[in-house]
Amino acid sequence: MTEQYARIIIDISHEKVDRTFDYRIPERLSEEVSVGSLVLIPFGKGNAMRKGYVVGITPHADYDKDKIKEIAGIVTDSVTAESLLISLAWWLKEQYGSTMNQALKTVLPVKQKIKPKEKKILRCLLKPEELKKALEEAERKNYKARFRLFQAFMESPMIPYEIAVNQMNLSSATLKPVIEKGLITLESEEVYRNPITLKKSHAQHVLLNQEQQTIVDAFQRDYSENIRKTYLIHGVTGSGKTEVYMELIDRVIQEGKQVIVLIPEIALTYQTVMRFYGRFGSRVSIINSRLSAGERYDQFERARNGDIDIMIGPRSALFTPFSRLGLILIDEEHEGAYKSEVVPRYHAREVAEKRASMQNASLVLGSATPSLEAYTKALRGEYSLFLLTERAKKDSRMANVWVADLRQELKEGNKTIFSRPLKEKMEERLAKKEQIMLFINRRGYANFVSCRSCGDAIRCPHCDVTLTLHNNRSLVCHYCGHTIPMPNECPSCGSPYIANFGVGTQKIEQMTKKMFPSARILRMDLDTTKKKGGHEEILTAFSEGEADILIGTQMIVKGHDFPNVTLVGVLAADLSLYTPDYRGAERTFQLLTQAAGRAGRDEKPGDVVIQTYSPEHYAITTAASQDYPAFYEQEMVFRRMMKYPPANVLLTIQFSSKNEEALISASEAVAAYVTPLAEKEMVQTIGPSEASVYKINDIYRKILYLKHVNYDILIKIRDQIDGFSENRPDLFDLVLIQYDFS
Ligand SMILES: Nc1ncnc2c1ncn2[C@@H]1O[C@H](COP(=O)(O)OP(=O)(O)OP(=O)(O)O)[C@@H](O)[C@H]1O
Ligand SMILES: [Zn+2]
Ligand SMILES: [Zn+2]
Repeated sequence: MTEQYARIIIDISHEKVDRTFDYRIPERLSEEVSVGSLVLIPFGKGNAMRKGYVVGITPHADYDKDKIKEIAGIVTDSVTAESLLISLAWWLKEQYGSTMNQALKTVLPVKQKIKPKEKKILRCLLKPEELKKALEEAERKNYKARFRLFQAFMESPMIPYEIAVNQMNLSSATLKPVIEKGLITLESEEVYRNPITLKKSHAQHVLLNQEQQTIVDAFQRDYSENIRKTYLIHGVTGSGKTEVYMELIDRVIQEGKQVIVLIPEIALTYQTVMRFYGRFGSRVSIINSRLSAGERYDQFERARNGDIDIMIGPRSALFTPFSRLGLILIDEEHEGAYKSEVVPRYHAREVAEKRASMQNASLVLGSATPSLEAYTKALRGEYSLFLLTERAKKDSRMANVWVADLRQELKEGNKTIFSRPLKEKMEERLAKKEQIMLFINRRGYANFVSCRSCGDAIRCPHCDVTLTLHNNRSLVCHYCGHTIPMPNECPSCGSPYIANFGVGTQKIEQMTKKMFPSARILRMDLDTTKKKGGHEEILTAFSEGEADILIGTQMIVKGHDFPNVTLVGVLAADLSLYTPDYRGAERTFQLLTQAAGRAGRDEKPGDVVIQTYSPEHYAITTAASQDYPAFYEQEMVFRRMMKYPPANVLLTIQFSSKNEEALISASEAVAAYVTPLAEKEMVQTIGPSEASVYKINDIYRKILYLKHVNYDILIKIRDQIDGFSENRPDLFDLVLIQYDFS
């Protein structure tokens, strides 16, 4: 039998946490020692026994085989959630480039000495028919808040107090009389934690349709045969993905296993949360960014103690300390928010794959617009692909999509932001008292220049991304640094109508008021949602029919179900098309598809009008025909040609410093150092060039890109750069280097 060695980190309070030590695995332990094991090892000169975490197993030790020591024993019950997470941290460090401390902070919630807040829940004491009566009465008397409360109880017999107050905007003035009348009770956490005292949920179960059932059956078959893999559910908007998730979860928790459900923060609305509560009761916990570190810690404690089986939350829920993990689900798998913006810059999808494999769990990804990464893997057979092609709700159909050419509108003298088809349809809806959503897909920063006559945006000839306007004078490429002066007329058609593009939601609100003076308008953007609960307040008001038109950024397109919305207008689809990075078309397709998914979700048929200066762009045409495979084909041609992900792996190396000179010399030194290595490995290098925002808070930033098909080669080069920079403090003392793989 070949020898096996374990890579071990000595307990994590030790300062040498950034390196591993190799130990031989004695034959008697060969079955038991695995990644994530907590073991006892002789350490140091005196060979004192220390605890260590196994983070890897290898047939080749990095140490003289004759001198290598042996693992002495295994700590009983050693594969705990904690030791697994520590191994996962090591993987994060190696994979994404960070210190072990940064990685540990990511996976282990910081213990804080905060007195845990008392958790309370509201419980409905009414029988279903009484509840229905109460709901009708609240409606008749126009008690809006009370109506909302009872409506929520229709879905779940209990509601966490925090959700009632912060997400449903119920005040104690509303709750107190209802409690005093004995219709509901307010209970403390002890009760909340005890599942036995809870009434069985009276949420209705839907009967799955054929397509949904096929997925559930296939998953069940695999699961019972102990086959664990990754599934991608490509389901159109409203196709009932959430219902499928709940069936899968049910199956897995019945085996005594635990489940992590990732949902982007923005889609983690109380409707979504209540659907899960309604079905699984108090075995569910939820974390979100509004929780304090202490509260988050508490929720993770409940998970560790086995008080819950299901954790729902954004990216960070991935590190829930479940030791019996059976399934990870990632909804809206394509969402940008799954990528961490702080070191280690991990992607939740990749970490989920790793964690699932460590704990023999399955992974399910779902989206109406899968990321190119996931879809590529599905086509290669690495993931199992399932389709949901139709809306699940009876009598609900996909919306009709119209494309309005803004160039033509301008030519024919229409200088407003509303194309004639959109205006016409809006008037129609307002007359019929149906609701409208106007959507502006502005992504914070999009300082590109385009032509209002022909629609062309000015692009870099080398990188095929839009150039960014600097000081109103020059146009710069943030991949390669290519710079041209700001032209006076359109390079394609000569029109003088060129300008940087970007209208705020506030401006749009004013223009909408002017055009439709009698319409009631709500606006949802960063400004209007800043205060706690602002988000839910606006959505609730809109769903209760307090406005005819909701104007907003991408916030409004996420997973909301408004049955009375029959028209969605996308005001300028080009805004996301021409962001200065290679994902512009993908993001546009996603946003348009999601926006279209908001219209006509009930029986009333829906229309979508997409206004654009580039009606022939494939991201627009394929979104209009709701043809994801066609979009994928065309976008992949571009990615392959330009060697962008997922055709290649892109390593972004960011240098930052307060000292501009130090920054320039360090980034150039790395570029010079890398060039021969890159040539040898056929790695393409680009830059260093200035970051899209060169200076933030007095810190300058430069970027160097490396592209190659093989991740491991780029990791090797990154490690060499790390070695190089460590040996040159003269160059790198004032400069921080960070890595980002995509
Ligand atoms: N089999 C079914 N029969 C009847 N209604 C269903 C069925 N499955 C789902 N629905 C209903 O259809 C609507 C959409 O379902 P769900 O929210 O699960 O879809 P989704 O794919 O997650 O939607 P999206 O991603 O667009 O938000 C919900 O109101 C849900 O209750
Ligand atoms: Zn032009
Ligand atoms: Zn360029």
